[in-house]
Amino acid sequence: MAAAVVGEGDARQLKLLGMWASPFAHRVRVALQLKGLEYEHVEEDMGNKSELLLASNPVHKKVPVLLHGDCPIPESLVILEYLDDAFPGAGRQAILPADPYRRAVARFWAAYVDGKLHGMMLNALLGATEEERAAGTADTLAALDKLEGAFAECSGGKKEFFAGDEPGYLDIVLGGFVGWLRAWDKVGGVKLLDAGRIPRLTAWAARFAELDAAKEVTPDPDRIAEYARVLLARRAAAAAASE
Ligand SMILES: N[C@@H](CCC(=O)N[C@@H](CS)C(=O)NCC(=O)O)C(=O)O
Repeated sequence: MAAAVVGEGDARQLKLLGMWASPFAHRVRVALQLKGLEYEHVEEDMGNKSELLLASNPVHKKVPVLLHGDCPIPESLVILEYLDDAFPGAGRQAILPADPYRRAVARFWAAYVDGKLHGMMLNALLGATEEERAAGTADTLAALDKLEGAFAECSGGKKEFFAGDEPGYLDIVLGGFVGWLRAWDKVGGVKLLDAGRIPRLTAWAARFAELDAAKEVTPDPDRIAEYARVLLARRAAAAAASE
C-alpha cells in the first residue's frame, strides 16, 4: 500500500515509541500500516526507558506512545481512535466501525481483551505459584472461548474478520496478541490456538498473521519464547530478592 502523506497539509511527522514484543505497540504498528501512514519506529529498552518516553507518558511510563509532531498520544486504544480522528482519509477504511452499535460492540470486546485476557495471560506466564499459573491458563482458555463466540457474533459467522471482509478495530486490538498466542506452546507449554477447540479464532489468527500489515511486525514465536524466558528469570530474581 502506498504510504499516505501524513495529514494532508499537516507537516508534523509521526513517531512511535514501541517495543517489539509489546502486543499494545504491535497493534498500533498494524493500524499505521493499514492506514498507509509513514512513521518512524523507535525501539524502547524497557530496562532503561528513554527520557522521551518518560516525558511523553509520565503517568504510565509505558509503550506505545505515538508522537504527532510534538504531541504525545499514549495508550494504544486511544491511539487507534486518534488515527481515525486525525487521518480520516488515510487507508482503505476507518479503523472503527461507522455504525454506532457495531462500534459499541467492538469497544466492549476490546475492553475485554485488555481488561481480562491480557491479565489472564500474564498470570498464566508469571503467576507466583504453580496453582496461580494453572488458574491463569484455565482463565485464558475460557476467555478465548468467549472470543470465539464474539467472532461468530461480530462476523455473522461468514466473514473473514471481526469487522467483516477487511480487518477493523477489534481485529487490530486482538491481533496485537497473535504473536504471543501463536507462540504460547513454546512459552507456556499449552496450545492456545487449537483448531479443535476454537476453530474460528484459530483460522482468524492465521488470516490476521498473513496480512501484509501484520506480517512485517508480528514477532517470531522463537523470539517471543526466548523473551518469555527472560521475563521468567526476572520474576525469579525479584522473588529471591524479596525473600
Ligand atoms: N494500556 C496500555 C498498556 C501498555 C503496556 O502495558 N505496555 C507495556 C509493554 S507490553 C510497558 O510499556 N511496560 C513497561 C512497564 O510496565 O514498565 C496500552 O494499551 O497502551
